[in-house]
Amino acid sequence: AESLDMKKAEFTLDSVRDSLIRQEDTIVFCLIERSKYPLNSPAYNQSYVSIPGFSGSSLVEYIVKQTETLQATAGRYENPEEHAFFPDNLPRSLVPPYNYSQVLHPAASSININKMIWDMYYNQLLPLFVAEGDDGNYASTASSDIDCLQALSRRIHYGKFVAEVKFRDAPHDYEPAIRAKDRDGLMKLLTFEKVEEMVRRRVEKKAMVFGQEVNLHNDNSKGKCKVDPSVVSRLYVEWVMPLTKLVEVEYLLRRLD
Ligand SMILES: C=C(O[C@@H]1C=C(C(=O)O)C=C[C@H]1O)C(=O)O
Repeated sequence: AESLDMKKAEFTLDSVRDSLIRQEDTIVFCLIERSKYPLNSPAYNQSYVSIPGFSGSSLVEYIVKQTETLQATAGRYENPEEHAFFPDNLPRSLVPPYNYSQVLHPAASSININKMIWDMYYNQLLPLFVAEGDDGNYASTASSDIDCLQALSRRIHYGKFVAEVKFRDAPHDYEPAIRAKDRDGLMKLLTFEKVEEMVRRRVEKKAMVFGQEVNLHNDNSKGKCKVDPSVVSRLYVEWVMPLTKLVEVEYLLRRLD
């Protein structure tokens, strides 16, 4: 119980923001890894998969479903920070339970916007940062896609924790807007434009630093980045931050249930 209390004591807006900052590294590295491969469109085509017993629409979907099935048995989705892309009919965890600190309202578990994240990733983001072409690495490409999707999903759904900590810091500000189901009012209360601008500039810089060619001369800056920093900045401004805030609003609307 003591360590649980210690964990709770660390649950502050600063600790939540530190986690988001660390997750930026993960997201940028995942994008860099995915960009090693060209688009490899057969991985996304229904015509390419005719796997016995699988009725889904692509090799990527096949690999994601199989991966989630395996990870569900290993307990991954017992963690309130994790969300499956295909949560229906997942097998139960086969490992001993871990006592995750229950900081969220129970209604949190009903929020899963992975469908939106999936569509955004394939339809909007992917074409912006991978080269056209086909090199046959379909399974590796699909594995890289899952890594990106899981990192983005974890970051965006972390909005639940952000919202909880903001609510606890100012319940009297949030309660009237929650009772009135005032989405715009909640959005205004939880938005910090200065923080968002810092996030945008930082992820752009991380893409520049992590994606540079490393050599033993001093001309690192000349090389081209593995992932265009402006694409990472755009990813955050157009999708990651708005979707995180959508999760925040959805969570707050249920916070007094
Ligand atoms: C996550 C937060 O809430 C909002 C969402 C942000 C984001 O997704 O990065 C940044 C600032 C806020 O507008 C926060 O305040 O840190």
